[in-house]
Amino acid sequence: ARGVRVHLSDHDPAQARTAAARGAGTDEEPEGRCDLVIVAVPPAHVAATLAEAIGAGRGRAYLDVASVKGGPRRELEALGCDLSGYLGTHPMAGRERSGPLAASADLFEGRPWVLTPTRDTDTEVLNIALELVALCRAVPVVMDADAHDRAVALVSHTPQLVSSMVAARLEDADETAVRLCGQGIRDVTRIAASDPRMWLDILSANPGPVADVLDGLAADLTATVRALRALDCAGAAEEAAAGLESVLRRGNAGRARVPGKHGAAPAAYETVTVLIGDQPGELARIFADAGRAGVNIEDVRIEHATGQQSGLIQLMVEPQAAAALTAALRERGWALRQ
Ligand SMILES: NC(=O)c1ccc[n+]([C@@H]2O[C@H](COP(=O)([O-])OP(=O)(O)OC[C@H]3O[C@@H](n4cnc5c(N)ncnc54)[C@H](O)[C@@H]3O)[C@@H](O)[C@H]2O)c1
Ligand SMILES: O=C(O)C(=O)C[C@]1(C(=O)O)C=C[C@@H](O)C=C1
Repeated sequence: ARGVRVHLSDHDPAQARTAAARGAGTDEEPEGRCDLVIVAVPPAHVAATLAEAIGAGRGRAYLDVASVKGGPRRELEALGCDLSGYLGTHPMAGRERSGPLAASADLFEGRPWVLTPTRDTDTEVLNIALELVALCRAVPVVMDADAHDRAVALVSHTPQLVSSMVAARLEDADETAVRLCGQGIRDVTRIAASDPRMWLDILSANPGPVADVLDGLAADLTATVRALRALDCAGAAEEAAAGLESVLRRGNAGRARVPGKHGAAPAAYETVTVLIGDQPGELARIFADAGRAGVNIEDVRIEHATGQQSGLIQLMVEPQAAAALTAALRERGWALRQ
């Protein structure tokens, strides 16, 4: 969308093909060297993938977007790579769903994008990364790799574990209780739907800082359990209530420090819903038809109808593009739904 030619490569070619069909670039090999190689693979594969790309001289500059920064850099150093053309980065935006169907064009808008240059990083590489961040309308934040890892232990990795632990309580819960789930538990457990293998990789690359944050949380948990049990005890109830109130108030204070999304207000998209057959190539075909109509698909959701060979696909687009997309898809014979 910003006029940059993007070549997509994945060890599973179907992923690159789907991303290309959604308008993310082409899955054809580039002819020569690229200006910038971006490695977006699970953290455990980042160093090997970068080492291969650097060794083959695939680009003038290299960066990764892994959620941890210290480990991959140390692995690269151990592999003996020339790291002057490499910059470790981390866009602080993501989804609990994986793969190209979960991608959204405005994901990075207004979000911090951490860059971790060292004394050895070429200025040209840092400039290229800054240009990428600007093109994605994100906000660059320069940090040391280990400071980054301690920060994300607090604001990302521990929240993921806590969300998973709260959601885990529901696994064997009574159906009558689960039926009552409201917005509160939905908010707290959204990221519990994340890919466990990806998170095992992330946590394995940042164990110490996450354990440190969890130690503090465990102390609050222990004190809270004690306070709850003491609420019924004559003589201890007042102190217990004060302890409970204190943890809730500290929560208010912490929550008040969470910055809002900078920049643009959250995008409001219009949804075009289409019934698609459950057969290979249907998604690629619909994305190609949208592309031909000049419409950018901002987000996608798929509902599989149980027991049927079809599903509903929701295409989210800018409000002004919805009518054109509806007309183009209808003309090409797609079954549109309200
Ligand atoms: N999802 C998030 O919220 C988020 C946010 C910021 C950064 N990140 C980081 O981005 C990276 C990718 O995460 P994602 O959420 O896009 O995952 P994803 O599962 O959507 O995509 C990873 C892709 O890498 C491919 N892959 C795996 N090993 C490979 C290899 N050796 N060579 C080539 N391709 C390979 C997979 O087939 C898959 O298509 C991770 O390092 C993650 O830490 C994720
Ligand atoms: O919001 C989500 O779904 C995320 O997974 C986003 C989130 C985060 O914790 O903020 C998760 C991991 C990434 O490294 C960066 C962003």
